Formats: sequence, C-alpha cells, structure tokens
Amino acid sequence: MPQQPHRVTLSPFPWRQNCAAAARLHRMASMRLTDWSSSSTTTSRLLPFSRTSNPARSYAVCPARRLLPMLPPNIASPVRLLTARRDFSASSVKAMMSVEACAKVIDGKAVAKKIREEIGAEIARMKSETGVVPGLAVILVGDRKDSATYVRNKKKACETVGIKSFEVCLPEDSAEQEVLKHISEFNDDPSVHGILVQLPLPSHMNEQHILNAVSIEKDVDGFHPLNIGRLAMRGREPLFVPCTPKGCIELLHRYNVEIKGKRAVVVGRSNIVGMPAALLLQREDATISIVHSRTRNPEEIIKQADIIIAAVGQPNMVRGTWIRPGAVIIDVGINPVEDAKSPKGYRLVGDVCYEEASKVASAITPVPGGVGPMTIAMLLSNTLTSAKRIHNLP
Ligand SMILES: NC(=O)C1=CN([C@@H]2O[C@H](COP(=O)(O)OP(=O)(O)OC[C@H]3O[C@@H](n4cnc5c(N)ncnc54)[C@H](OP(=O)(O)O)[C@@H]3O)[C@@H](O)[C@H]2O)C=CC1
Ligand SMILES: Nc1nc(=O)c2c([nH]1)NC[C@@H]1CN(c3ccc(C(=O)N[C@@H](CCC(=O)O)C(=O)O)cc3)C=[N+]21
Repeated sequence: MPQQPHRVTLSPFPWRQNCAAAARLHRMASMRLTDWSSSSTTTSRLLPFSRTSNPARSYAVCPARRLLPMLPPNIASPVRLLTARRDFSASSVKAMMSVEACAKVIDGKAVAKKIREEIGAEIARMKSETGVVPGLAVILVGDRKDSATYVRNKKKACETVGIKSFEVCLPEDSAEQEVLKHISEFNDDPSVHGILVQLPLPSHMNEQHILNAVSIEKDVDGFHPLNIGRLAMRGREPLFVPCTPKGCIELLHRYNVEIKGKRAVVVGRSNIVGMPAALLLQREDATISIVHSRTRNPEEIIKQADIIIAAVGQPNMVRGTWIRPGAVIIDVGINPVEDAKSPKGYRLVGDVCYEEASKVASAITPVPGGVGPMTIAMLLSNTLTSAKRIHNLP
C-alpha cells in the first residue's frame, strides 16, 4: 500500500485520552485546553521549541509541565525517534527523563477507518466499472468466544466496504477432512477471492495440513508457507503479507516513522505475528533482534530498540524501564485482565505497560484501538488486491 503520511487525521488530543499527567492538567486548566483545540495560532504560540534544531522535539511533553504537543493536532506529524541517541548529551537525557514525557498515540482505529474508506471507494468504482465484487470466506471451527468476536468484526468490516462475505462455522469436534473439504470448495469458487481459517484450530487438527490447503492465490492471511518463504527471501515477493505485521508497518509508515537503519526488536516469534513482523522490518532495512521465551536478557535487548513490536500474549510484560527514551512502540498484544469496574468483568491490555511506556516512548499504540483494527483493515486490503489480481484489474 502506498505511503500516505499526511492524509491521516489524528485524534486531536491523544495525550488527553491516555496520559495520566495530562488528565491531571486537564482538570486544572480546561480553559487552556479549549484554546488549544480551537486555535492553531495559539498552538504555535505555545510551541516550546524551534522545529529545526532542538532535540527535545522528539518528545511530546505532557502539558502537566505546560508544554504542548509539537505540531498542530490534526496533522500526522512525523514521529522523531532516535534523536535521543544521536543528539542528546547524557545530562539532557536525564533532564528529559525528569519531566513526564507523554508519547504520541498511534491511533490505529482512526487509520483503519481511513483505510476502510479508501478500500470502500475503490470497490464501489470496481463494481460499477467491471461488475467484480471481492469475496472473502472465513472458516471458524469451535466455539471460542474471542474467535467468534473477531469473525463477527471481520464480517461487519466486509459489509462496510462492499466485500461479499462467506462464512462456515463448524463444531469443535469436526474432522480435519471436513475443514479441508470447505477449503477445497472455496478454492474452486470464482466468487471467493480470499480464504481465512480462523486460528487457533482445535488441538486435534493439523494446522499445517489445513493452511497448506488454502490456494496461495487466495491466501489473504499470508500464512501459506510459500508466501512466508517468499517474504523471507531477498528479491522475491509474496502474494500476500500477513495482516497483523502488515498493519504494524502501515502504522509506522503513516506516522512517518523512519525504519531504515533503525534498531528494531520484535518480542515474540509466532508464525502469525512475531516472525513475519521481523521479516517485514528487515525488508524495510531495519536491523532486527527477536526476543522469545528462551531469551536470557530480554530487558537488555529491548532497551536497545528504536522500534519495538511486542507480540507475546503476556499482559504488561514490557515495562517502562525496558524502553529506550524516544522509542516507538507497536503493541500487538490483546490480553483480557480482570476488571471488576468494567461491565464485562474484564478489560483488554497490551503486552507493554502502557502507563509506564507512554512516559518514555515517543509514540505508542493503545490497546484496544491500535493494531487490532489495522489487522482487519489489512485483511480487507489483501482481499481487494486478490480480486484485482484474479480478474486482471489495475
Ligand atoms: N492485534 C491483533 O491484531 C492481534 C493480536 N494478537 C495478540 O498478540 C499476542 C501474541 O499473539 P501470537 O503471536 O499469536 O501468540 P503466540 O502464543 O503464538 O506466540 C507468543 C510468542 O511470544 C513468546 N513469548 C511468550 N512468553 C514470553 C516471555 N515471557 N518472554 C519473551 N517471549 C515470550 C513466545 O516464545 P516461544 O516462541 O519461545 O514460545 C512466542 O514466540 C497475543 O496477545 C494475541 O492475542 C495476535 C494476533 C493479532
Ligand atoms: N487466521 C487468522 N487470522 C488472524 O488475523 C487472526 C486469527 N486467525 N486468530 C486470532 C488473531 C487475533 N486477531 C485479531 C484481529 C482483530 C482484533 C481487533 O480488532 N481488536 C480490537 C478489540 C476487539 C475487542 O474489543 O475484543 C482492538 O484491538 O481495538 C484483535 C485480534 C486476528 N487473528
């Protein structure tokens, strides 16, 4: 997908939603906040630093210290990572750390909405000009509540952009053969351009057999070994890139985070997130380390990263002290934790301790509202790409 850095509308006051210090100030000085939202002149007047030379610009300092986010709020300003390493003296880093810095929020929900609108417009045009309607088939086996929710969300998203969705729901104790039969039918169905088998599958099924059976031309999840193999090889192109890692990179692009030459750490090495995320970052010319459950010194390695992608499934595992000041954090984790105050009795948190990390990082994705909606947007994008390729459309 082409990079469209300035077309994203950011949440006007991301730090207000997410930074405890900002909330405190909000209570103290709501008049001031009103001014900021309504006048760009006021905003620039209050800008604390020159835009060109001061390395402190790499932080959006919390208004608790009467400093403002650096650029007008509705512009996707570049996230400056790394100036800390090159430009900061030890003492200035220390000084920066003593104020409560507040990271820019990478608003995946808003970006995903924008992408859905772009996809919807393209599908409408394609339909009217060629009559082709992209189709996505989802196979769900078993009755996991979270899987059912994701499948429902995918279906809703398909409807909003004009993708026809096909769904097969099978009981937990179905035979592997039954799943293979449906895959084969969808492989042969010309109105289906994408096939997704919701993971995890019941433990009696062989995931490899099932993923191998999806036609590589319809593998919109990008999990077929041929697609992953091509992703790993220089000079080769996969037909599809896995949706979650693709969504992570898309967020970095849309927020103008430079990847080339940076040090990136991926925490987690699963086939569906960590491993392809590392391959993608490498294709973008980052230098990669992968941290997994047997890594001896995760904290030390993570602390070196300019960019962190966390996909471990461990609530709040990455602490603020593990993060290099100014790093950019993409938190893939979706972990339910008990919360008596929430109507559902639980809430979702990421793999990174948001409250701590947002004081150290230069930008961070929230959970929910970060990578999750991007995963679905990328699935729609892959389905559209597939329909265009199959029908030979530009
Ligand atoms: N936002 C989204 O769209 C998506 C979110 N998710 C979420 O992302 C998270 C990860 O998902 P997924 O990749 O499928 O999970 P997996 O369980 O398949 O993989 C987890 C990875 O994390 C590693 N790991 C586990 N514990 C630790 C630890 N203490 N320290 C270091 N590494 C550890 C594992 O290491 P090892 O390989 O050694 O076992 C493994 O590589 C989950 O919370 C999931 O819900 C997943 C998909 C999409
Ligand atoms: N074949 C396959 N492909 C997948 O892409 C796949 C999968 N299996 N199995 C499970 C994981 C998980 N996953 C998510 C997708 C969207 C959200 C999402 O939209 N999350 C919302 C919150 C949703 C909520 O509130 O429950 C958010 O983060 O804002 C989360 C997780 C895709 N996965």
